[in-house]
Order: sequence, then C-alpha cells, then structure tokens
Amino acid sequence: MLVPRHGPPSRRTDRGAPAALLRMSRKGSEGAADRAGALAAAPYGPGSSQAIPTSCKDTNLRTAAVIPAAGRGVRLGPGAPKALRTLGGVPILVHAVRAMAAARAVQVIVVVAPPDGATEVRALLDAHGLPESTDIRVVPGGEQRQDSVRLGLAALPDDVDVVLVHDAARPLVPVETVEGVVAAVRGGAPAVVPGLPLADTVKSVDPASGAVTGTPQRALLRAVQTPQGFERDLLAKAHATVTQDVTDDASMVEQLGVQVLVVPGHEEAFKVTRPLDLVLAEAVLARRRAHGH
Ligand SMILES: Nc1ccn([C@@H]2O[C@H](COP(=O)(O)OP(=O)(O)OP(=O)(O)O)[C@@H](O)[C@H]2O)c(=O)n1
Ligand SMILES: C[C@](O)(CO)[C@H](O)COP(=O)(O)O
Repeated sequence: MLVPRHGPPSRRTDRGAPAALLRMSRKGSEGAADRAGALAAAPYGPGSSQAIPTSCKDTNLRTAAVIPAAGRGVRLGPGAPKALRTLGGVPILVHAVRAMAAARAVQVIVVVAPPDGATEVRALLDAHGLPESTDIRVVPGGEQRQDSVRLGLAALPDDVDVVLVHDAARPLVPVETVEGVVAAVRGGAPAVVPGLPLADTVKSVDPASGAVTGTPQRALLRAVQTPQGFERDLLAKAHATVTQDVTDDASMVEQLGVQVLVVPGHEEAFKVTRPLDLVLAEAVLARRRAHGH
C-alpha cells in the first residue's frame, strides 16, 4: 500500500506508486543507483509531495536494525568497550542483537563494531549461536555515534525500507517495544521513538555559572529510548545532510522538518551508561531468569 504522507500525491504509475519509489524498491545495483537518485530528489520535509511505501506485503521490502556498538563506554569506567562487557555472563551486544532478532519483523541486523574490532565482534556473535533466520552483518564504526550509524546504514541491503537504530547499550529492551516501533512506522509514521515520562523535574541551566534559566513543564517532556524507527530513505537523507552534533537519530530527522512520533517506551529499555546501570541490568536479568525468560 502506498499512501501520501507529506502533501498531495506525485506522478503515479498505473499501480498507484510514484515512479521514483518503484525504482527504489528494485534489488541490485540498478536499484541502488536509482535509490541514490531518488534521495537527491528528497521527498521529505514540509511542502514535499512524494508518497512512500508503508507495507512490506505489497513491496516485499524488509525491516533492518542497525546496532551502533562502537562506543568506548567511558562513563562505565575502565575495561573493554562497553558492548563487549558481560551481563549475566553474556556480552551486552549479544543481548541487544537477540532483543532485535526476537522481533518477527526484523530480518536484517547490521552491528557496528568498534573501529578495529569488526573481526572480533563477528567471531563473538558466531560463538553465541544467534538465529540463522536473521541476516547479521558486522561493519567497523566511527568516531562519533552519528558516524557509526551512518556506516551501518551504508551496509544495508537494497531491499530494506524500514530501519531501526538501536543502541547496543540498551541490551534489555523488551520485544514488545521493538514491535511497537516497527508497527508505528509500518502504520504510516515516518519516524518513531519510544519514550517515557520523566520522574524528575528538569531545569535548564547556564553551564558557566550553574544558574537555573528555566523549568520546562514536565508533562510535556519524554525521555526517549531506542530502537528509533524510520523510513530508510528519510534516515539516509538525514545522515547525508545534517552535520550538527546530535545525540540521537530522531533529532536529525526533526531538523529536516519531519514529524517524529513518540510511542510508549519501557523501563527495562534503559541505557547502560554508568556503573550503577550494570547493577540494575543484572537485577533485571536475574528477575527475568527467575520467571523463566
Ligand atoms: N563512536 C561511537 C559512539 C557510540 N556508539 C554507540 O552508541 C550507543 C550509545 O552511546 P553511549 O551509551 O554514549 O555509549 P559510549 O559512547 O560507549 O559511552 P560513553 O559516552 O560513556 O563513552 C552505544 O551502543 C555505543 O556503542 C557507537 O556506535 N559509536
Ligand atoms: C540515542 C539515545 O540513546 C536516546 O536516548 C541517547 O541520546 C544516546 O546518548 P549517548 O550519550 O550517546 O549515550
């Protein structure tokens, strides 16, 4: 099914799909070249007039997850790169890959390894017996998270139309959260993030003096998690055009003027960032195991 999202339909073929989109769904190098061309004629943003595919039933297109895992884990303290440290005796990255592979919609996973660690990560994943039905690829990452995600996107096969970006550092995200994000993208939202209301009051501050400059209304705020889900071409365009430093992928899409939708997140999808997060993650895992999960 093809539906207009950002304005009136553009020139259509006899099946109702804009010609550029049908070209983009072809497999192989010709399809890839057309995809690049179609991206240059960017359909996204205010006033745009393109239509985009929403259902893999009509297009046979697949959903992929890019898992940036190239960070050093400085805030976690000295040791191996964070994604390779263990939780319940299993590397954090393996938990994250399993969490993505558990979602029926996710057929392709691109793991973005530390820049000099792709071979080690490939061997680690092979040693942990991940589902053979999922196409799992490993590529080296970059200096910043944004660089790593961009390198992961470049390794996606042509027949992927929806992409999740999921931090390796969120190893315990429940499958329901992953599937909720995919369903929202497949249901018509071009960019989707899971989010939770805040428990703390948040202040803006002047970093130089520490003086409070404001108190945003808490009810209007959400702490956003991953996986963040996107139409592939939209995310590729965001990574090709936004150069400003950002802390998540959705904010790059926001800079293109495209609406991002928040769906319910989950408290177990927290990010392992500091040492106490590891303690919490071990406790959550122990609770799951006690319940037979
Ligand atoms: N150059 C980078 C930096 C981060 N990441 C990934 O992005 C996710 C979120 O980043 P964060 O939690 O900040 O991880 P680190 O960068 O490892 O943590 P720190 O900032 O404490 O070093 C992590 O899965 C991390 O591996 C990445 O792939 N490439
Ligand atoms: C992408 C993210 O997890 C959303 O909350 C977060 O912004 C990553 O931040 P980090 O400082 O790179 O961990």
